[in-house]
Amino acid sequence: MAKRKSVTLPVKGSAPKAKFDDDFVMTISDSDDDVPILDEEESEVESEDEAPTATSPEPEVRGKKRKLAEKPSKPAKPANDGGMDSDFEFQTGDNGDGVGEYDGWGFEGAHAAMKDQKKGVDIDDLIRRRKEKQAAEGKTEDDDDEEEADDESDEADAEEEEEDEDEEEKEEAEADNSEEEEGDVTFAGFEDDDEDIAADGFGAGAESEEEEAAKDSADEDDDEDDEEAEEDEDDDNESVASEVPHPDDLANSDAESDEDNAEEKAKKAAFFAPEDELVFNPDPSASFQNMNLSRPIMRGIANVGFSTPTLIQQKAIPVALLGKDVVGGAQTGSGKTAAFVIPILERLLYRPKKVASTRVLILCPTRELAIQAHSVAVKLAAYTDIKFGLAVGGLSVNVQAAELKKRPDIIIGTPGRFIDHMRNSQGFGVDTIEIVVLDEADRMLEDGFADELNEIINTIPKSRQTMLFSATMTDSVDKLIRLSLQRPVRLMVDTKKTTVKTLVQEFVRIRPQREKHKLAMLIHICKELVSSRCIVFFRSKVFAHRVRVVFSLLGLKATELHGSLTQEQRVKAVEAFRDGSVDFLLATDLASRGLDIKNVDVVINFELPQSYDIYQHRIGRTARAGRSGRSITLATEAERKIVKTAVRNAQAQGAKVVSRVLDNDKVDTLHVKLEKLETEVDEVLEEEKNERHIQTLEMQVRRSENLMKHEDEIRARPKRTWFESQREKAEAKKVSKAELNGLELPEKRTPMSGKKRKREELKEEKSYKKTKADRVVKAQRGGVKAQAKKDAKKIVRKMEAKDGMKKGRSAPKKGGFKGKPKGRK
Ligand SMILES: Nc1ncnc2c1ncn2[C@@H]1O[C@H](COP(=O)(O)OP(=O)(O)OP(=O)(O)O)[C@@H](O)[C@H]1O
Repeated sequence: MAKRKSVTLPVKGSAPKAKFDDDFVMTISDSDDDVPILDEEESEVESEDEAPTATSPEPEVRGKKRKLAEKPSKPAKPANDGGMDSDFEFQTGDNGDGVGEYDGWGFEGAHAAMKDQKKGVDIDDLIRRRKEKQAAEGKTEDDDDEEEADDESDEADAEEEEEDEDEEEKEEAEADNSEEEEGDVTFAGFEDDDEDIAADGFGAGAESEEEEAAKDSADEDDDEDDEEAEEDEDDDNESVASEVPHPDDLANSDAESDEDNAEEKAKKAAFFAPEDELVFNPDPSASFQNMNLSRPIMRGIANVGFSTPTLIQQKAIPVALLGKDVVGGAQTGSGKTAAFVIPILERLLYRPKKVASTRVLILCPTRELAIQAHSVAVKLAAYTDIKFGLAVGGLSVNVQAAELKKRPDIIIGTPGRFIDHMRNSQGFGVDTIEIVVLDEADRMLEDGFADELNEIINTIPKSRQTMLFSATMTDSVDKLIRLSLQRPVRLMVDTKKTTVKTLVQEFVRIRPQREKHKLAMLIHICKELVSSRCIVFFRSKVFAHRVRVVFSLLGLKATELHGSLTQEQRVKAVEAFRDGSVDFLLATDLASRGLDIKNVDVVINFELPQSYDIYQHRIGRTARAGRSGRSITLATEAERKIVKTAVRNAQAQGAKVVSRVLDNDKVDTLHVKLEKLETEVDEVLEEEKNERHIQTLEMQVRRSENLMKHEDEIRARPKRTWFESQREKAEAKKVSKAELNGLELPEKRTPMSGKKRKREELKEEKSYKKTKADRVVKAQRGGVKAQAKKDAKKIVRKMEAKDGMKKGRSAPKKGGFKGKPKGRK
């Protein structure tokens, strides 16, 4: 294992900063081998002559990219604090390979491990089939209107029927608590109110009398809301809809003071590398060329169209090249990924190559982020022989295990799956890891990830380089201490809770009595103000899914991204949004961090998140890499605090904040339309639920057959072990959600002893409820194969019959996710 020692930088030419020369921390064992450059024929680039090198800084400019390159670029002004200069321009350009500005990161890396994964139900397809069926049955929209008219005249009957059904559902729900699928749907209500949305911005002026009156009437709904908040705590929600102040907000209080007290200052002085060494003067003429990067890396940088390093890259690359630990913070979209990938690649060029070994681990909090970082790194390393592996949950373990067995140089993954491989994948070891990066490190340092992170950190070698990056990076010593950092270098660029200047933040103030019109407001915005390239954030995945059905029924091209989807659906959703085949991505906070999708014009917050930090990450999905963008936030009175913080911070840096007023008449018309659509949404959700059941059964049958076929081989495999019991895992998940949503954290768990864990595992095994498919397997094992197949077919037939019955019902059971949607009277 490599030891930390002072040697000279193992790159071509001189070290980037003389003062660090004697301070190089060696972690990657260097080699005398020549730096390999991939054969041009192997690379994606057609002509070597046109490829830029470290010595060809002025690439040929072509086509539409000429405009970009011709635009006179202002040199970045030096700023004393090293903060993001407001005039800093990202420069991208044709790199001479004809590649030009890079078009965005694909998710190709995930495809290999996506085969044989659970498919999930395609909502658009389901709605298309419904429409075709309706057309075949001669049912038109006019018929629907007639039906609606009939419905209205039969309102009393219907209401009675609904009540009966609700009772029925309530009983069902009580009977089966394990299947909590209650939606926290706040569909439009019937309240009549004429009040206009205020034109004034948030925080301006005292509440009017009307507002006070409205508040009183809103209070009547409180009991109902409390009930709903409790229901939200089921596993179906990544987040909750209750308005609870986030601990961060409480801690920061109104003054939002970042100033440390004396004790914290002293701690930081002892913990971080001395500040005076780190005085950083952004260099207006900074370029990748004078960072002494090797030719293959320069070609990789050109390959993705970067021509000037961003400020965080200017700061981080030289320091990271020295092998130092780094705690880095810079605004969303400011190029942090390349800030750690580039120096890692450069250092890896000089690794010994005789024996393949994994030297770098990059951990991300979400699967999508890991897949994206993988894609960025692979593209930057296009002209090197550096190999990559993915260790990401939701994708095929076996495909990944085969990849990791080859000991790729860099593994990029999520903590849970990485631990799984660490424990269970044969031929894969972590004792050669020399560099660890935590992307979105503040999130990774939260309690929800604590056990997983400890497990990893305690298993990999202590002597390593550790780098932490986030737009909302903490420099709290207490939080960082457990990572055993070695005098880390703190590199912060514009970390004073600012968002980028090119982002216009709009707020739509929603008065209490208009809150039930929120969905109509969203649809109005999406139909009239934003036509495409828009991400809408929700707190609840159940609601995000319901809105997805509404969008589809209204002909708005949308897809969704949240934790209830299969990984294949998640990857496809991002790809569909990325390639423009859908206009709207309806997401939970799963998508709030790190996702880098080119040309996202607008981010809409259907609700505000619980902390200003998460708000920053969410709106940071637009206005990236120097582009402009807009966020539109539907904000209720209860969410005033974050709005105030956002306005104050934006104004402090001269960014634009706008109060948007919506056309009430249009919103009201839409609200009525949405009311009428509600039954159909319920029907679609019910059909989807049935299809999902059938899919699950089919999958179980397939699994049983597979088990039968390969029983000997499967039995011969070593049993997989887990570092957490299911109960511990569920608890960690709860904590993680609470942190994301600002709930009070459950009490800290004490780790289980080995014996206790064994007992837990045994209990879990015993309490495992046998499924119908298990019985099928048992029957098969007993040698009654034919009977088993019959049973399996019977199950599927039964499900189909049930499905058919439900489809044929005139008034289906409401609520695909069980229970009465909110707002229905
Ligand atoms: N030097 C550069 N020149 C031009 N574009 C760049 C440069 N560095 C990065 N970019 C582009 O900037 C965008 C944002 O980069 P990246 O995703 O690394 O940002 P980030 O700081 O990690 O953001 P977040 O905090 O949201 O995760 C990417 O599309 C990337 O291609």
